[in-house]
Amino acid sequence: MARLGIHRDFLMEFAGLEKHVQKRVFEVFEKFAAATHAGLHLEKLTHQRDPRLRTIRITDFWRGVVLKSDQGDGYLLLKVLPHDKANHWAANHRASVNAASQGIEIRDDVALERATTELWAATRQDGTRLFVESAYPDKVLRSLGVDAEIIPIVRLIPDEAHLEALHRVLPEQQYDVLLGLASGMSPEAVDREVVQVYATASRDATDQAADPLDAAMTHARGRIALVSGTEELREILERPFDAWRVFLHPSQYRIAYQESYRGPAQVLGGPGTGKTVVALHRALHLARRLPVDAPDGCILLTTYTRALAVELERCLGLLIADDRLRAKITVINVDALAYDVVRGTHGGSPVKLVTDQKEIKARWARIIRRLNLNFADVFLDQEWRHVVLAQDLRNPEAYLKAPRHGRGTALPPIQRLLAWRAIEAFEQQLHQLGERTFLQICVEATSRLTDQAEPPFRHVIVDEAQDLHPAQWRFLRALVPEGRDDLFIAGDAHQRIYGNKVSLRSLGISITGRSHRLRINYRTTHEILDWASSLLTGVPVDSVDDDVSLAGYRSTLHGRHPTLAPHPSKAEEIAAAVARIAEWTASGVAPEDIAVAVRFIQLGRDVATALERAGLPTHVLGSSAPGAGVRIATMHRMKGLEFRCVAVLGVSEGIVPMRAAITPIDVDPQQHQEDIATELSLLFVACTRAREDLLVSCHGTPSPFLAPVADDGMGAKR
Ligand SMILES: Nc1ncnc2c1ncn2[C@@H]1O[C@H](COP(=O)(O)OP(=O)(O)OP(=O)(O)O)[C@@H](O)[C@H]1O
Repeated sequence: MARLGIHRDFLMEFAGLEKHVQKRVFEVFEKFAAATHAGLHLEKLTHQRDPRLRTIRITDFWRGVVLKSDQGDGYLLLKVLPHDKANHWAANHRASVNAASQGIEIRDDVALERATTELWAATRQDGTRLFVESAYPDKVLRSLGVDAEIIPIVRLIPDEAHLEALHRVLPEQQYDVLLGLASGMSPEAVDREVVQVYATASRDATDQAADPLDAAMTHARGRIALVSGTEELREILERPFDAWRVFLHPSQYRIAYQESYRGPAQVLGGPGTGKTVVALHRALHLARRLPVDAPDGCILLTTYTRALAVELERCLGLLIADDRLRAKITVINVDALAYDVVRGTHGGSPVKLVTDQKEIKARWARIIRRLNLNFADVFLDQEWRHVVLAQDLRNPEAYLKAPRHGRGTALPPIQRLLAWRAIEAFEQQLHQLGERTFLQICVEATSRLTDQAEPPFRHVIVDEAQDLHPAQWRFLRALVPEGRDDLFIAGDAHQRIYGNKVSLRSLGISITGRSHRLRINYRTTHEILDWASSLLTGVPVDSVDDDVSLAGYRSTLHGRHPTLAPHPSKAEEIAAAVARIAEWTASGVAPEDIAVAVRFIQLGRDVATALERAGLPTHVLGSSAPGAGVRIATMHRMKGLEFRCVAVLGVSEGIVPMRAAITPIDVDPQQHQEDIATELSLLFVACTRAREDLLVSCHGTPSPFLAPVADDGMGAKR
């Protein structure tokens, strides 16, 4: 049987084809996956750089480009293009094997020649060079897989902007190596983080191929998927938009499919770098490794909110076709699972919950009045959640001794005892009413689990981990026995939007030596990522457990620069947003691929009314069963989602940051700062949901958060 590889670019082009052409593509290439002598219909060109590149007729208009190995029966599907373009592409390109990773690389010789001429012209007067020989000798570049033909071009590159411009022209891995060096990584670090990642990801592939190109196909993980038969081919081609199922970047693959971790492991990374994708693949890997007698549901895939759990469940369904494997994985958000545990211990009867933050604050206020105390309601509520529940303090002695990390107001012993009286009164009141908050549910569920002989899960995978509270972490810890592959954690501290700061180490979860970072953004264009990142510039951000900066994240996609639009009034802002959304739909973007993000849902409802009036259907997320139309959601609700175009509206002073969400500075200066940082992260999260185009607007005085990007659309920087 033929060895068949599908290149990622092939799938991307296939995704854009009309249904009947897609069907023809499948019929044509089905033969390669099923038959011997499949190459009979391949055509050679008369003048071409690489005689192994052939074309094949799909329809009168479309042709495929296939790389055929010399000796073996291996085929690599590279492109589907209109007739002339396919011939042109096949004539100009060439396949080679990377000397460092042994993976296949496809290069455009003609474009490389053109780029060399242009670089010569651009750099003639100016002697600046990014890669001078004294700093990067040929030997070093060659050891990293930059080959003899590319090195002379590399020597001409004056700066990072020119390097980025060569992104589409340079062989992919060589580009990654150069980008790593340009961003300040040492050659050793590039070798470790780029070259070895490409190389080791494929070392485990069974590689008995006779032909060097056949072998190189197995060494190009992330760009080439090997298909073992017609069914697998159909499976990939049926869902071309979900490339993440098949084309994991080597750095993602290495983390997701590491055979086993000795203890808790973590994947970090900026927005859109594929943390969720890695978490999903890890779940698949762990399910495959379970012993045959493992019970169904023994792997937990969990996250912060119910909506995110629904999305994880949907994606898991796309990734795992085998029902038997799929059944091994339970998907549920942390609070809902804790609730189920507690409810189970109450003989299955419902447990009364208090979730309304306004009601909670009002209760604190009443207790303060009753006990005649001098605390603010918000202060006591935070003290209870961030100190007492966070450390599971159960008596005044423990509270008196407890550290109060993250709290900005000193509390002498007398004051602590008074605070404790209020906390006790608050808890008593909840108890008398038979009510609990979700955090209390987590505390109670943890106690129930520690009483049980055996934890309920074998592996726990956590997505959006940055938002979890210590009480939720303790619950997660109790769900799985300590040991190999117990916890797998995905998160990004820049996207913390619920104000929970946690030191995993202090909770007995040590990820030392098992923390990995992803750096390539697959969702957002370079322009959007840069713009959104500059909102955060200057704000210190801690990671889930250690320090990180935003530097080093990058996107390979390019597009329109985000628009920042200030308006005199709310009505004008809404009218302008409706006009932009109409432009998006007129250019072919489906309404479901457009989202409007707002801090308060009321503004969202106003926008929805205006859109409906303009004939554009809308759907407020979370309001009812998913329907057609432009998605309208709060910024919180946007977490974990993505859309082709996003409009973030109402980014005005007093709204973003939301005044009511900020602890007054005199109540707690540290908490005040943290609340502001959380609100900024929220804006960052909303902006980074956009794949192709982003509009950010405001009315009245712009939000102070927009100051770093104000030059873009609001005249002078404030
Ligand atoms: N290897 C890949 N190939 C193609 N697409 C990918 C790949 N990895 C991730 N993606 C796509 O990139 C987008 C972002 O992925 P994902 O949601 O996993 O990122 P994330 O790091 O969890 O993002 P965030 O933290 O912003 O929620 C998704 O559309 C996903 O399908």
